[in-house]
Amino acid sequence: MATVHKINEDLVKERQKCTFNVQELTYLLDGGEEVTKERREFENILRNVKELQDEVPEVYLSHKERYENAVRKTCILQNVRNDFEKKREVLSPRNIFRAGYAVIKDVSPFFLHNGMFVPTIIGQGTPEQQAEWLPKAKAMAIIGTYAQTELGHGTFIRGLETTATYDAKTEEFILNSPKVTSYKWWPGGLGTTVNHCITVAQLYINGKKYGIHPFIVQIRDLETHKPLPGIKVGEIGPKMGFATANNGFLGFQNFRIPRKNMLMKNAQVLKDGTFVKGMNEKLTYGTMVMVRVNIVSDSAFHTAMAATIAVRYAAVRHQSQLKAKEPEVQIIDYLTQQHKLFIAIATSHAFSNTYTWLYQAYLKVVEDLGKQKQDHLPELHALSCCLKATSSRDAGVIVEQCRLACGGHGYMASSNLPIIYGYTTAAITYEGEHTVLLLQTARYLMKAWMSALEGKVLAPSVAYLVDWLKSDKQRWQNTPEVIVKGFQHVAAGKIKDAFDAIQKHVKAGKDYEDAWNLASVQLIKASEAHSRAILCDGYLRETVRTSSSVSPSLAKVLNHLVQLYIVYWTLETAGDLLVYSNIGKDDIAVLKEKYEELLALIRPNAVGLVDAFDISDEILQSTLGSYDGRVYERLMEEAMKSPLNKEPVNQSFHKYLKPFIKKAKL
Ligand SMILES: CCCCC/C=C/C(=O)SCCNC(=O)CCNC(=O)[C@H](O)C(C)(C)COP(=O)(O)OP(=O)(O)OC[C@H]1O[C@@H](n2cnc3c(N)ncnc32)[C@H](O)[C@@H]1OP(=O)(O)O
Ligand SMILES: Cc1cc2nc3c(=O)[nH]c(=O)nc-3n(C[C@H](O)[C@H](O)[C@H](O)COP(=O)(O)OP(=O)(O)OC[C@H]3O[C@@H](n4cnc5c(N)ncnc54)[C@H](O)[C@@H]3O)c2cc1C
Repeated sequence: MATVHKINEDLVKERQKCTFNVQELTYLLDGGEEVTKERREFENILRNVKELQDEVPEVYLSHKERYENAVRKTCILQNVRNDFEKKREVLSPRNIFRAGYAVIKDVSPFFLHNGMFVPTIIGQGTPEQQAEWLPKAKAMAIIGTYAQTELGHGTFIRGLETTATYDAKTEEFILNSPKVTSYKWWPGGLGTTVNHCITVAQLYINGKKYGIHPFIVQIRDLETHKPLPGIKVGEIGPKMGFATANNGFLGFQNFRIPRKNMLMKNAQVLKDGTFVKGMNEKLTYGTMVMVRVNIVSDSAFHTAMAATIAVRYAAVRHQSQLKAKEPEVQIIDYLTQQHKLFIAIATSHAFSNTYTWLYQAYLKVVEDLGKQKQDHLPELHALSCCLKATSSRDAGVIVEQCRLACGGHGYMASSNLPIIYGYTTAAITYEGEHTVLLLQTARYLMKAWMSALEGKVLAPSVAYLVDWLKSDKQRWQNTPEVIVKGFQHVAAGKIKDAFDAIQKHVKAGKDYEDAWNLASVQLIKASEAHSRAILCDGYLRETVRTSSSVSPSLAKVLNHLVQLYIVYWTLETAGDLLVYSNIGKDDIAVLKEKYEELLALIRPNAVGLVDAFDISDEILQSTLGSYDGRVYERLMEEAMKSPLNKEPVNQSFHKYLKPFIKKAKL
């Protein structure tokens, strides 16, 4: 029988202080009581699968063993999920994402199958193509990934070099990787796991290039798993994180696939080689838009994980005295610690709220596209780019801040913070590199600014530019609503400055592209300011909306958090607000005090707030962040699992140290 341990006394006291119903907040964050129940039920089933328990912690396994263990456990997870979904409802993607952590400490080698392979068949395939591949892919009779990036090109996808040349005689495409730089490089699961992939390649018909398109390609034999003739495939080797994601490379040599394997929901190639253009060639990039939206939700979860670990640890950890003769203080009582940690909680809420409305906007665009309407696509692209960029970057900064807030113990692999960081920092690059995505949004902002100057009606997310042009600089007040307006004024001011900078360079005789490059630091700053205004505005709106449907005690805490987020960013960007809004020095002094007040108001609820994220110990996998707070005992227990502690004297002593010491003796 498993031993039941006492909960750390500090955590018991913290939980008694909490002023709101933790369960109510969990339901709210999950999107309803039913979702929470479903999630807990599934996590509970996983908890009791003996084969999912690791005898040796993953960190002590070799690269190869770690991968093999990850495949073993992912297969079990998939089977458990299938059984669950046969009896109950289909699990929500967010609940599956969370549960994955209970099984694999790092990234699953099947990550790209569910994350991009299946969605691309749905988003880019015709009904016939979906009928052919979706059932097999969903049942995992075929396992796939998304192979777009090459050694030579990741960002500039129009520059991809893999070719798909149509042969009308045989009604096939011939895939080739002409140079080493044409090799696909990075796709998750490609290394040794998948047997299929979506390959993005340059289409050629009768010697003419038709741009990049997605193709379904079987790369391994379904029985032997050996690469098919004409395929060169393998794993790219260890990285900073993503240890079990099995990222791979792939090259083609005259590899033939049938015509029906080009995903043809948008553009088509007819039997005789006629190319039929789609409604908009950028629809080929559709899966990336969906994943960018989802990254906002991933960022919310990673921030919640780090906050849970660091807040619980800060409640348990005592270090130094505030006053002589008094006991050492819980480190959570240092204001600087609260400054590091409470923003982590608020940021997770900000991202969850943002994801809620952004996902709805995404669904609306998908619905419209089905009716051949694409009016809202540019706005969605601009929003998904800057919000992916900002949420992943903020999450990276916050996870690292939480790690540092745990002092030396945060550096232990067993705290799980290094692995969470490895994940979050990868998201800053994948699915569109940070700067590149900010510049995509900037492109949209420049057009929006021009439209605003021309007096046109703007899309909702940039409508604030019109207000700003009308000189709608209302008198400053230190209220969340007016501060959000202030952020919009900063964004509008920076957008105008970047626009003017481009114009200045053009007037001085530069090409528009060179002028763009010369103004690009200002452009990314404008894009960042726009993201912050969107995040603060959306978070505030969603909080006001939900506050009316929750208990007054919870509404109060949610209000403290959103205010903290807004005031934190006001103080972080005070210089910009002083330049571009009506805020005064005195207001900043008032807001500094307000910020300290908010930290004090949140302090009694800090542990309750992270408990409400409801991240089980099995998912958190952290010696510092477990629910019972047995930090020191767990650190010691984990240390004892080191293979170096399994024998009193390691053989290296006899082999190397002993002769070395003998020789060194005076
Ligand atoms: C489950 C999670 C797994 C995570 C693991 C990771 C997976 C991956 O990383 S998969 C690979 C992801 N790769 C990328 O994200 C590549 C990033 N690059 C791009 O997306 C594009 O190259 C680009 C957008 C940076 C540029 O594309 P390009 O074709 O060169 O476009 P232009 O610059 O000429 O024109 C831009 C024009 O097109 C509009 N646009 C661009 N993308 C989209 C889109 N997705 N949807 C709608 N519209 C789009 C853009 O707004 C411009 O419009 P105009 O200003 O009106 O010209
Ligand atoms: C962990 C991980 C998993 C991945 N998984 C997949 C996957 O499953 N499938 C897949 O296809 N790909 C995958 N990728 C690849 C990923 O999508 C690319 O690495 C990413 O899009 C960035 O492209 P790049 O590597 O070519 O960077 P580069 O574009 O070479 O970036 C290098 C630098 O150049 C700058 N730069 C580039 N272009 C511009 C510009 N126009 N203006 C200003 N600055 C610019 C960037 O800002 C950056 O500072 C993965 C990557 C990682 C790290």
